[in-house]
Formats: sequence, structure tokens, C-alpha cells
Amino acid sequence: MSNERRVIVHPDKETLAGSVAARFLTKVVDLIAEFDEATVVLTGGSMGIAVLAAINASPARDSVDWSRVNVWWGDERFLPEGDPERNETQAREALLDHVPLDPARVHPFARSDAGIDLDAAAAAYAEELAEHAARDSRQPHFDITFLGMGPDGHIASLFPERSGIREREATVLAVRNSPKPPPERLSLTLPVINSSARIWLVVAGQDKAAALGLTLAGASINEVPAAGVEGRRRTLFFVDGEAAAEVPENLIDPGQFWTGADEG
Ligand SMILES: O=C1O[C@H](COP(=O)(O)O)[C@@H](O)[C@H](O)[C@H]1O
Repeated sequence: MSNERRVIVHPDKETLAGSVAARFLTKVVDLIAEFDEATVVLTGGSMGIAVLAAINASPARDSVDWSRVNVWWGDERFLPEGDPERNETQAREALLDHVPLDPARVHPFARSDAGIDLDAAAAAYAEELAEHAARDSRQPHFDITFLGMGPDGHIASLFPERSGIREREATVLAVRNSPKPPPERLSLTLPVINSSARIWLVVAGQDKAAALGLTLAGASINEVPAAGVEGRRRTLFFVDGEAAAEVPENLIDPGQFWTGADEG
């Protein structure tokens, strides 16, 4: 199975979210049929949450045995339980509270009111990853990792020109002085993100066009963290027309309504 990057363009944000939701539901049903479980990593941000809402709204939502789905997060804003800015709160409202997940399979990052500081919260998540680690690994086997991308090219909470993007030892980072609020965050590191079998970046809007163009042109990860993303089997960029404005024509998947028939 070769690793490859593809850019799949959809006309607008709504179509984009609906299409990714449909693809996700099909893939998760297939994964559970084959492996008896599926492990996904969620992201926050505009499209990350829009996709979860589209999954919730899909008539195919209940075709998934949600009790067999393991849920992790790629990053979190270090805020109290229930804070509306927490990626977890938004994911729960958009989807997780509406499907019969097994709570033991849902792995949020620690909340800032849990009685531990940011470093301890990073260490706790690293420990939780290790407890569920795949063989010869420091983290679970991730089937699908969702990522969004900021206008500056950040992914998860790995920001440009910060040392975090080059971290190779730790699995989880305590992020301070984030250029995007809130200042304190938690993030998986790039090697952990890239351990995922499939990475699905979902990116929309004119303000993302320059960073997406640079990502696909092979910019350095210091300048554009998204350029370092590479899933083990597939790296798919699901984008809308506005975000695709600076993507070279030859990188765009010719099937506008790509069926993903050969998706691994
Ligand atoms: O703060 C965050 O931002 C990014 C991108 O968000 P977007 O709203 O520009 O799409 C997101 O991927 C990340 O999970 C989140 O914590």
C-alpha cells in the first residue's frame, strides 16, 4: 500500500463537511466490520466541528456501532470542564453526546480545573496513550486522524516557528504562549500524528489558501507545520474551492466527486 497525498476539492463548506462525514461513516463501518473497533483522533476548529455536526446530521449516523469507536483528540485548549472553547465541549455538543459511545473509549485531555497543571496534564495524556499503545509503539494505532489548519499553517496546537513542531521524543506537548488563544494548550506531537494510518485534513476558506498552497509546495515545517503531515497510508486534503485557490492544478484530484473506491 503506497502512501500518497491527494487534494479533493468541494464547492463549498457545507458540501465539504457533508462529503467528509459520509466518507468517515463508510470507513468506520468498514473498520469495525474488519477489526471489531475503529480508533479516531478528533480536531477542533471550524471544519473539525462542522464535520462532526454533519456526521450527527447524517441519516447514516446510526449505521455505526459507536460502542466500538475509540476517540482521542489531537489537541486541546487547556480550559475548565464544559468551557465552550474546549475542543472537547464542542465535539460533545456537535456529535459525541448524541451517539452511544462507550465512555471508557473516549479519551479527552485533562481539563484545567482537574487539579493538575499543564505539564502534568501533558504527562497524563502521554501515559494514557501509552496504556493503550499498539505493540512496539508509544501510542494506540490510529485509523483516522482529523486535522484542521489555521491561516498560519498550524495543525493541532503545533504553531509556526515554535520548537514544538520539531519535537521527536515526547508524545504530548504542553504548549504555552500560543499565538492563538487560549495561551495554554495540549497537543500531540508530529510523529504521533503521523503514526496514524490515515490523516484527513479538512480546510476551508480564503484565509487558508496561502498556507495550503505552501503546504503542498513543500514549505518547511518551521514555517508551515501542515507541510509535515504524512499519514502512514493516506494523507487526504479535503478542501473547499476558496482554500484551493493556490493549490497547483496538477495536485487536485481529477474526480471532483471522488468516490474513494481505492482508499485504504
Ligand atoms: O485552535 C485550533 O485551531 C485549529 C484550526 O482551527 P480553524 O478554526 O482555523 O479551522 C484546529 O485544528 C485546532 O484543533 C484548534 O485547537
